[in-house]
Amino acid sequence: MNYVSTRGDAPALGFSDAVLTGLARDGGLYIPSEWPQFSAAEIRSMRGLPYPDLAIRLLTPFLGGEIAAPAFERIAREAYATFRHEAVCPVVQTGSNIFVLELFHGPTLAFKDVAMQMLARLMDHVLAERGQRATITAATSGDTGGAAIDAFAGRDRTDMFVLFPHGRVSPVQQRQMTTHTASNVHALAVEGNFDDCQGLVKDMFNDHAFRDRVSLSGVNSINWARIMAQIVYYFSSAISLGAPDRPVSFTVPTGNFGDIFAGYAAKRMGLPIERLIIATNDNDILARTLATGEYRTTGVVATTSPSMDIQVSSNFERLLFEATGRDAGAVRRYMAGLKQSGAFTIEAPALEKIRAEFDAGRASMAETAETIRETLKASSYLLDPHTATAMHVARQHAGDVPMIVLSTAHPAKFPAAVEEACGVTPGLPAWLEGLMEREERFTILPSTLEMVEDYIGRHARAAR
Ligand SMILES: Cc1ncc(COP(=O)(O)O)c(C=O)c1O
Ligand SMILES: N[C@@H](CCOP(=O)(O)O)C(=O)O
Repeated sequence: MNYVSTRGDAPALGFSDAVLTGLARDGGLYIPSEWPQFSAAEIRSMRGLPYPDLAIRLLTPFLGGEIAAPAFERIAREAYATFRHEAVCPVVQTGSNIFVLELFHGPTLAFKDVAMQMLARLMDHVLAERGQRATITAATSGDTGGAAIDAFAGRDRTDMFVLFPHGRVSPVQQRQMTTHTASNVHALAVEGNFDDCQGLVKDMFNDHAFRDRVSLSGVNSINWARIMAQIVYYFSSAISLGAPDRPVSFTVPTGNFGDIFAGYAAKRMGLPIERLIIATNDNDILARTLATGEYRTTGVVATTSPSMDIQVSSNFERLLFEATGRDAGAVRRYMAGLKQSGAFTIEAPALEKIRAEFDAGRASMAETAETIRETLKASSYLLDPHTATAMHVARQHAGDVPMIVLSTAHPAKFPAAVEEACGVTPGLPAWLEGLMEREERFTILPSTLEMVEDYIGRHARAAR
């Protein structure tokens, strides 16, 4: 198993190099050269497996033999032992044929923990085997940063630099990033929005001299291992509802397109998924793209689901690669258009392929609040605002096939928005008690590559 760049101008890599490399040197994203296949009989035989065992079974083909089986088994078991629910990612029914896949039982209460706890251990393992260090960056609209800091804090081989948009994350999200005491983590409040932070991370990767000097790596969903780990819960939830003998659909609250791309990958691997439904908030670039074929960025607007306040949706590039029949030239043209004019138009055959798998819908802030209120009243179930955007969209697509809504965050991460919607203030779980009183430690930086590289260059232990 090799990994190829969506832009076709970077060398194909094995699994360990792809994980350490993050963004390909040509600016593209790594994707497996082929999709591992699981037959219906094989999927049936996965029923009843504990979550770590399912992860081991599904993900081993992606490793290309590079991580020894006992090491990967240890990594998977340790990663999911950090979750506070025995099932790791349980499924709860909240309506007629509507189910919620709870992805928020990890240490930082967001779905990012599912992949990040595995990725940190994988990276540590590879770096230790090679006797290397790495400088890790992450851009965050709120959740990736906290999950990355929790997973990497105190790890000796890595320094972690998280770029978050100053004043645009929830107070709980901010404190999860700024109150850690480990000396290898750095929270950087960038004067800009999430797209600016993600742009800075990509610019650092594209500055090859800097990238090599600090041994740069990234743990956003540009990193293949993030997507890979997220594939598992599509299988676990679908199997729990009868797959492969009963197909299911998924609605996914979407920003950077990583989570739903993992669903697409699960389908390519043999999981019978009827529809994949993209749910957006007012930052609805993906819903507009599916409707018109034109991917056009507009300004980011702040919403009550801040983690989805994204316009440049990084992983859409992986889908374009797939939909064009893996035509790296076409992807390069689209991405050049995006860079030059903030827009590109998807050609008809590729658009048709995308529409054959995906639907999309949007929830305004008022619709999101109404969904929180109404779900609490009808089902005694409290949604966070991100999950509520997806629930709103899911209901418009509900039918005979079970609909699984991905619940990407615990409501306690967004208490103000939840309280305003329904009058209930969700409290933090016991292990996060006192979070809001802890001392904060972060550095405010302007949104310039020069200043961010200067800061990282001075603080990264891997810098040469
Ligand atoms: C709570 C929450 N929901 C949904 C999303 C969107 O996920 P993705 O960026 O993988 O599309 C994010 C951020 O990524 C998030 O933090
Ligand atoms: N919503 C994310 C944005 C970054 O997404 P990623 O999946 O590419 O890391 C966040 O909460 O930071």
